[in-house]
Amino acid sequence: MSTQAIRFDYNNVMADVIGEHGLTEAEIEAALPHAAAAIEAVYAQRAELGWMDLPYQDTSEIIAQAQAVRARADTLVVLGIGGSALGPIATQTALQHPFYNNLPRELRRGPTLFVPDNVDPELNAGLLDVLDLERTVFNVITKSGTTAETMASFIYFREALAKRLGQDKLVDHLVLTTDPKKGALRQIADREGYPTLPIPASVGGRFSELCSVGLFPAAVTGIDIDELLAGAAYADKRSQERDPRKNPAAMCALIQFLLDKKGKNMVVMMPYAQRLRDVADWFRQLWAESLGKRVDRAGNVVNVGPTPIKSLGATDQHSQVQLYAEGPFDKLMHFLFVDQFQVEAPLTNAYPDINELSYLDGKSFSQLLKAEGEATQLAIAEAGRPSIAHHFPAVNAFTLGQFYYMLEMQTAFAGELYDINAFDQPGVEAGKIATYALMGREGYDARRHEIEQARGRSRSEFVI
Ligand SMILES: O=P(O)(O)OC[C@H]1O[C@H](O)[C@H](O)[C@@H](O)[C@@H]1O
Repeated sequence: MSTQAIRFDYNNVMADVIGEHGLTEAEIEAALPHAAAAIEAVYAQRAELGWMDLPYQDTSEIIAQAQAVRARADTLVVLGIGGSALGPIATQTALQHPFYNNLPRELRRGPTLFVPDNVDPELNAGLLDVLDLERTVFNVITKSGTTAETMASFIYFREALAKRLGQDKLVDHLVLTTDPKKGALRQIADREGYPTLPIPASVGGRFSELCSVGLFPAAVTGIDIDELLAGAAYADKRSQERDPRKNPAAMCALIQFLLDKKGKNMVVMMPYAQRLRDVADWFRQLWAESLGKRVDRAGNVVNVGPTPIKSLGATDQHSQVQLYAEGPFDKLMHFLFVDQFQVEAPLTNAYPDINELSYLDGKSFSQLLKAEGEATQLAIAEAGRPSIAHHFPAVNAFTLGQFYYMLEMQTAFAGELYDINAFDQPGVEAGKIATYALMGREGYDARRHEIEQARGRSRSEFVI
């Protein structure tokens, strides 16, 4: 066992600790064969699941391109959405200074990083206001190479670059990360000669953080990407254990599956560390798109899927915890705890004469945050609500890579337990098609007509 291993404990899901809303030892025991079968089923598909091999990739091309960008840019802007933005954001938040972009250059490990992650006009026009385009590189990331939001962003910023610097300079300011063969962005890259990085064909968007999608922006900003992969490789080894009791990802998947069957169909991820805030956001996509499905593998309508919710300790103690402690018994919580923060931030003995404050004397932010996390988990357990605790020895590239991979494996195992395809997302297509119709894309006229007619029938609205 590595000293960098994340420890997860599920004491507080057990019925003998939290009462009737927990799981009994017998319930877990009875489900172990199902979990063992899920493990086998995932490994039987390993050849098609390219993300499972990412810990072992050769990173030299990514590092070489990152070095080249570091030499010519003060700012990197990532243009992507969904799986092409959430991972880069989560890694940056986890591993960099909390005010990274505001640090003086000599204290930063690399260029500043912006990931606008939306097509809001004010956001993107506003970003242009603060960029020095001469010293900015845009990394356009899209697996499909056609996503409307990303391609619109590419067109917008490419035009700004061309106007400001001239067409012939574009190749120095764009790096395109996309499918090696398919998609509009690949076609553009080939035609206009931009540097590119491949997203392997067998790596889907929400499982792409550990390929060029997440590794390139991380390497540009000075993160040790080989260490991220070393952590993921460690989690891979742990996930290969065929006995579910020895396999953290499988056990975690099983507990969530069993609790879902008992009505705990919401999963709250609540890190007690600012660094892990956006990991909860990344996890939301992973869990939601993978497990939220209409049909099972045999085509039966099942409409399954636990709802992932992101939360943050201690911040959301003052906004959400009332609901988690006393609302419906429909949630399982994941607490993410950190043993060792990079700084402690001590408090002085400022008001020894004021009774209500003297308990803070000589303590630190780190002590307060840890105490609040432990206290919240305890209070939630005493209110009869299940929770899992994930203890990070520290937040670093190794533990982050380990956690990403563990959650990906957990998701794959859960897909088998639910007997659904965890790797497609047919439910987002309808919205895309309607967007194309509304935007006047060729071939979508009939759909546009239907939408316009439906608008005409709208009755349930009024002006406040
Ligand atoms: O990387 P892209 O192909 O641009 O995809 C971006 C996102 O698009 C869709 O919304 C999919 O449901 C997501 O899984 C994906 O991450």
